[in-house]
Amino acid sequence: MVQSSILGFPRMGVNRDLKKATEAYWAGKLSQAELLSEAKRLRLEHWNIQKKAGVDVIPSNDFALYDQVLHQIQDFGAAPPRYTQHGLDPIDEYFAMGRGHQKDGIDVPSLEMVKWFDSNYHYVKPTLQDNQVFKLNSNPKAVVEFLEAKEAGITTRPVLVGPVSFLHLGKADRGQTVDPIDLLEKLLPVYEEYLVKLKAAGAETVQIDEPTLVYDLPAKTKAVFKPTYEKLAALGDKIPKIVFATYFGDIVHNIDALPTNVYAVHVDLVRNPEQLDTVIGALGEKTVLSAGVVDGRNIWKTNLKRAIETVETAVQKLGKERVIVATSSSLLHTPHTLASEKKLDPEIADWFSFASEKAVEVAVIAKAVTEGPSAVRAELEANAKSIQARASSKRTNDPKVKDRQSKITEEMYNRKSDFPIRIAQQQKSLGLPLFPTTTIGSFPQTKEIRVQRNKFTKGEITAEQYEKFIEKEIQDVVKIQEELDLDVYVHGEPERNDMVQYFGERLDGYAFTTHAWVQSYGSRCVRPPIVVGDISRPAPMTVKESKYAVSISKKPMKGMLTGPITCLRWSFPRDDVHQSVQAEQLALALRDEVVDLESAGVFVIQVDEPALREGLPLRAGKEREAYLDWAVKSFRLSVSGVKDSTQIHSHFCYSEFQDFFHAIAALDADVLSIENSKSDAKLLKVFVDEAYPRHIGPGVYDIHSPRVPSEQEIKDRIEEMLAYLKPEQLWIDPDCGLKTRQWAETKAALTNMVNAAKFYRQKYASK
Ligand SMILES: CN1c2c(nc(N)[nH]c2=O)NC[C@@H]1CNc1ccc(C(=O)N[C@@H](CCC(=O)N[C@@H](CCC(=O)N[C@@H](CCC(=O)O)C(=O)O)C(=O)O)C(=O)O)cc1
Ligand SMILES: N[C@@H](CCS)C(=O)O
Ligand SMILES: [Zn+2]
Repeated sequence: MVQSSILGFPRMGVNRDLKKATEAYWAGKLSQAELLSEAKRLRLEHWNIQKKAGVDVIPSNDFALYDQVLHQIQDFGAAPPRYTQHGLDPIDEYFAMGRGHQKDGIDVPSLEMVKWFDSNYHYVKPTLQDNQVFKLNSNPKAVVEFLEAKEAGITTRPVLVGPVSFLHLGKADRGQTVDPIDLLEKLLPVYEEYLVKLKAAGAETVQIDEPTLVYDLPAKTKAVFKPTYEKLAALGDKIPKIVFATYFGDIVHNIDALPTNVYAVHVDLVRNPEQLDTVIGALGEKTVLSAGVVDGRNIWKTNLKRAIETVETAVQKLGKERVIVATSSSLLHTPHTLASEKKLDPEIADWFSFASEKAVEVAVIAKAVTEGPSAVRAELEANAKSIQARASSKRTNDPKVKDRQSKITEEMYNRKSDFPIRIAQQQKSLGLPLFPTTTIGSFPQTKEIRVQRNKFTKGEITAEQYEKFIEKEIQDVVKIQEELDLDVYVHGEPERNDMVQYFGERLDGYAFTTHAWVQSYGSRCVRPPIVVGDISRPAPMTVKESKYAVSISKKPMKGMLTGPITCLRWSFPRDDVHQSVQAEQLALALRDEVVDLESAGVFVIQVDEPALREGLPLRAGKEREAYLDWAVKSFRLSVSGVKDSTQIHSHFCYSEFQDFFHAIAALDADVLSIENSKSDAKLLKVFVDEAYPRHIGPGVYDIHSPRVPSEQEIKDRIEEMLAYLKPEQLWIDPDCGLKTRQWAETKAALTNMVNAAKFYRQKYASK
């Protein structure tokens, strides 16, 4: 029989219950016991959804209170000493690593958090010491959760991030020099002990995620896969059978590193169906293939006929007992259930499948292959009808958009003059001081803002009342920026629910949801809008608020837009049209918005592109260059309609540009604001090496944590930056928007930031 399986399920719950519980715990409104009991309730609910859907292999330990990698850091005794030295309760120590801790005389920032491969999910980076010691927690999480499921009558397959990926995705702590992969010898005994415990608890199989195998790996890292899994295999029946899982790419280039002595190998056949033959050819004699045919990264209904054909190809070669039907990756990246969407147009809703519906899909595919299509005839017929309806729908096609795309000219990609001419004009008209201070756009999205927006959405207040409320919010943030003495103001983005969803809701060609939340990091979620057809802008989207903000400000006010690549990457894109086409449509819509902002008197405009890097194909080569080509062109198309004197900013929440610096330079933005508060200032060296002439604001403090940085800390950071950047190039700003922060900490942090900037302004003025 062909089994069905899921690699991981979203953990927030149908109503973002986990978010609510963790935030209440942090606010002291929920006890730890209540938090843990809510987490347990959610796990049980999610296992039951999968069981009811008919899934044979259900994962456990895919749940996390904040992040699954962070749980493993703690389970392996790999929390850096600055967290363990305070004797915090384990759960609080865990959250301290995730989000920092500034309470009861303890002041420790969070660990670095970065994107999980090319997704919009963030994981906490294992941060390792030269003399790192690993020690397994006496009650490791995967064992606890396996037993919890067992007690509820559900046999699960625990999930662990594998040893090679855990180390490869980690880094040496500040001041340490260890290459994480060199710690493998020390780490492996902990995995062995963990697996023995899982087997003792009754786990027959375990899913070990080694997604780093899809990357281009250093030879040293690639070489350790086989010996690592040989060592584990040598434990024989003492440990569960290993499902070695890869996803988000193909493993053909690393096929010689694929272990042959594991029970099963999982591959992503949604992204890379062409790898099937090579992978089958490289499997061990008895190894099972876990065929990832249901997309874990998007929300389109699976084409069941096509998925069944793929699985049958594998069955023909391996036999039914050696094939498992699976999701391509964890379903963490998809919303909980389509059933919550009461407002979607039924025609469009019929094209979608969220996590709970995907659970049914894997079960149906497995049944079709095991028992033959007639066993699921009704499901297959309904599916074929939906797929056909979407393919032939008029709603996906807009000739006016296509016509405009065909008329794009070369000059539409270029600003009128080069940077030296532009910056001279901008300096003249904006009159900014040395080390200008600014923020990245959003100010705290307070409970009051969310409540008012919710009332407006439900029709409990009128558009006029909501508009007045937003104007008052803008007035308040302008006043606060005056008091803080910032140099370039922002309007604070109070009218926006999210920097992508807000635009999706205002563009034709998009559908948007009411409950389709996806975890982004920790307790934070996003509701990606869905690109269903050709995109265009029916009306200005941000001009009213920016124009109002300009009218009440004595200093330059930045207009704030989300760039075409970020709009695309943080939406669920279409899968029937190349992403470059969708990005170009977005760029044209944004181009009109940029020009309209300028006409409304907004002469500093920031077009955020934080997702540019995340969209990079995971491996270097032709595909990456092709992506960068259309991504850069989309950005340039969106901003190049303005005069030289209008200053274009862009923002990225990271600072690792080494592998695609040419693209960052090619954006030709006048000012870049980037993350640099948690990464090493050495990363700025690339701007020196490449003689980058334009302006840069490397974020001087971390906005993901409620912790307030001291003035001295910020000065130290600026000093480090000045080793790489010229004073006349340097802007002073936080490393991202402030929407997740409270006002008290925001004002305190910005006061320290402005003072630090003034210190350097004075110092350099006298030079
Ligand atoms: C910059 N980042 C972003 C990413 N992706 C995006 N799509 N957007 C981003 O900003 N990726 C990388 C990073 C990740 N960072 C973040 C930062 C912050 C959040 C966040 O704050 N998310 C919010 C939800 C935002 C939102 O859509 N809010 C809506 C709905 C608010 C709500 O919950 N309303 C209540 C009713 C009101 C009440 O009583 O409180 C309800 O619906 O029940 C809005 O403001 O209208 C979060 O809370 O998680 C995400 C990623
Ligand atoms: N302008 C946005 C950028 C976040 S990446 C903000 O400030 O929230
Ligand atoms: Zn950002």
